[in-house]
Amino acid sequence: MTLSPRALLSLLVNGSKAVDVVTTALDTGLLDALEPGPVSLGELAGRFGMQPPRLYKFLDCLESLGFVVRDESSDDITETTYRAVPGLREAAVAAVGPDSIERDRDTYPWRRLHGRLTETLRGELSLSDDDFSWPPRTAAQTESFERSMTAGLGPVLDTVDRHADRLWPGRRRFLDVGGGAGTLAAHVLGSAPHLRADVYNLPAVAPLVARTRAGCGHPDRLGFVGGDFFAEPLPTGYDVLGFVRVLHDWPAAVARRLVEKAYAALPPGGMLLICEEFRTPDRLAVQFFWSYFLIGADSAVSRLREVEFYTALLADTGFIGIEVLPGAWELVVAHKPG
Ligand SMILES: C[S@@+](CC[C@H](N)C(=O)[O-])C[C@H]1O[C@@H](n2cnc3c(N)ncnc32)[C@H](O)[C@@H]1O
Repeated sequence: MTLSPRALLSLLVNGSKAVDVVTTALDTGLLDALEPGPVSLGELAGRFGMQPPRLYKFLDCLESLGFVVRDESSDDITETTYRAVPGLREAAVAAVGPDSIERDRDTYPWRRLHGRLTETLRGELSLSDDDFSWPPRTAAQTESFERSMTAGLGPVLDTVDRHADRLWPGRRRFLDVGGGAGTLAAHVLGSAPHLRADVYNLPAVAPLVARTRAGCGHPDRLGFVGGDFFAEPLPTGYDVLGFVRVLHDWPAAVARRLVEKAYAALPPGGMLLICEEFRTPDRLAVQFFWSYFLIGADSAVSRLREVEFYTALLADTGFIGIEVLPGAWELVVAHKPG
């Protein structure tokens, strides 16, 4: 559904009410009934103890958001049938549920810029280092940033699970470069019994990886290598390297340097994985918070790029066998010639 600018703005101005509608639909169980649909208004009203004329208007709210499809074949509203668009319940849990990334993002001090974007755009107002610094400066910032990252890892975990049979057989050591608190590295060990995974990250992140290690099912196979990928070559001895949501943080020339470092560190036949917030309309929308908040922070580039940027960069660097594996977020795999 593509709305006109006027209609979209009307929804945005009423955004908190729209979230109230979705939250109510989720909490009451209406979404569970609507998703398998079609289900009639009369049936919904009976099942949930709601009044049909009121529920009709409530469902109009959901329809205006593009979340339900209505079939109204008679003037008796109780016969009107509805069905939710596929995936609505899961999306509602992700966006308004207790572990939603939006809730987590809302804890950042975005209000410093709110209503003051003109000054911010002119460079007269910026986030301070206490508000946000990139990379994080203090232990508290590191912890809160990596928690946000972990909260958004779901699509990446789904995609590596989906392709586990392609990725890990025959591989022995995986280095997750800029691997956050180690959630992904710990996760892949579950489907790769012969793999050892290390997280390469700034030394300040070590305690967070130690915590992940203590709580994971394979602590003996999860390690940490402290370092700064700008100050030194990437460690050797790994037959798989990964950059997950790392390269978009940097300008193109820096991303290129990091991919070149990965090429240099891999053995012949070694594999590089790249998973990113590739630029699509959906991901740009989900990234809205960071696009807004980081207007006030010049250190964080936050540059969503099309997947083709990465496939071309890999080819230029000398990688072969470059493939884009499908998934919630696509995974780019590439190999150093053997
Ligand atoms: C956007 S986060 C992504 C974290 C994780 N890969 C994920 O997707 O959840 C970028 C990561 O790069 C790490 N990082 C930033 N600068 C770094 C540097 N100079 N050397 C090593 N790691 C760095 C950060 O600490 C952080 O863990």
